[in-house]
Amino acid sequence: MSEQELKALRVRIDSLDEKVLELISERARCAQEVARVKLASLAEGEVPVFYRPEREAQVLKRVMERNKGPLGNEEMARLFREIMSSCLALEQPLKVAYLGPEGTFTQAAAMKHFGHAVISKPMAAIDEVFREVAAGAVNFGVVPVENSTEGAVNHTLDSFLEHDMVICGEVELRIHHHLLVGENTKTDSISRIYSHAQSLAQCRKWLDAHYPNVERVAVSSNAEAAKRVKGEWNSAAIAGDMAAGLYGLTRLAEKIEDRPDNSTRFLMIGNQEVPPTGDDKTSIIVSMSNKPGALHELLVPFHDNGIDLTRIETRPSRSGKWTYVFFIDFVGHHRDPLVKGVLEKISQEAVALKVLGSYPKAVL
Ligand SMILES: C=C(O[C@@H]1C=C(C(=O)O)C=C[C@H]1O)C(=O)O
Repeated sequence: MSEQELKALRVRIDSLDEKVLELISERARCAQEVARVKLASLAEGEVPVFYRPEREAQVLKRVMERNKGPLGNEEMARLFREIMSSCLALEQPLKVAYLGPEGTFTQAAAMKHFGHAVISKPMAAIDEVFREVAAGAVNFGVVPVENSTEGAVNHTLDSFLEHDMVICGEVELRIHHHLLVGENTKTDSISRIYSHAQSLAQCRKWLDAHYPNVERVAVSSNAEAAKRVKGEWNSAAIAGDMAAGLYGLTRLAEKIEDRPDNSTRFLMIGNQEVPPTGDDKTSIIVSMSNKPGALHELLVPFHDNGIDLTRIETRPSRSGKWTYVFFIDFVGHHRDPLVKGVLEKISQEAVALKVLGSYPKAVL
């Protein structure tokens, strides 16, 4: 390509950037107008709701449907995710608590869902994320709920039994683990590998094959593992890209998770009910009396109405020995007439039924 051609293309890019800049600014001014209208239409004593997850899901879906390339749908939606995040911050900067410290996959999930224009607050434990939301110190919390290799995150499920929370969104993240070492690590004398218990389990086969005799130490998070390794010469950590970058560690081995499709699903928790988008999921907790056929009775109404269950998990109820609660996710919104009917039917048979929330299916 000649210098001349290159120059002409750059002139074209500069002029396109000016248009993109003006259009983004116009969009941001529109969002400010939306905020003005929302405030003006408030009833006496009503609190304004600036963040609308159902609307954001629709915006992203539209972008993906209309995208003609060459950028892929996910890439284009990611760019619009950030534009929306900045526009919303003009209306109201969202405060989001997540399972920290900085550099965890939960932080990556929070950024994927809310974009980077939020004020994020790392918490030391899942239960603290719940408490921070309950106390009103933040607008939303982000917690892991299940992993495709290792199953349920029990701390999260148990926290739902203790706190009244509304689930207002979900996000899925592909989880790649690396074996990370610090500047001072003697790589031939590693005697300890730190990581979160879930991550150690997700890399069990790889560890058995490569470091069979090295001690595996479970710590509170992958980022915490990375932080410890920085100051030690005989240890390594299993963590992801964010933690590696944050703590300046290098990758001794990449993508060491046993399953290449290893993914984690995260939930956004808050106090805000989300209206239907037409493509939603609902999460409920149900406890049934301890009698034969109870689980069958619980599942029949879903089957009879053709409602798709996406997950069912059992946990001890914590209110009696050998009594259980079921965590169920299914497709649909609790305001859909069909779903309403199913929930009514279940509540007639159940000891207790709690709708944790209906929320748009993950778009990204
Ligand atoms: C602009 C609005 O407020 C927020 C910002 C949005 C955006 O930038 O597109 C979408 C939904 C809201 O979270 C709105 O409610 O439409």
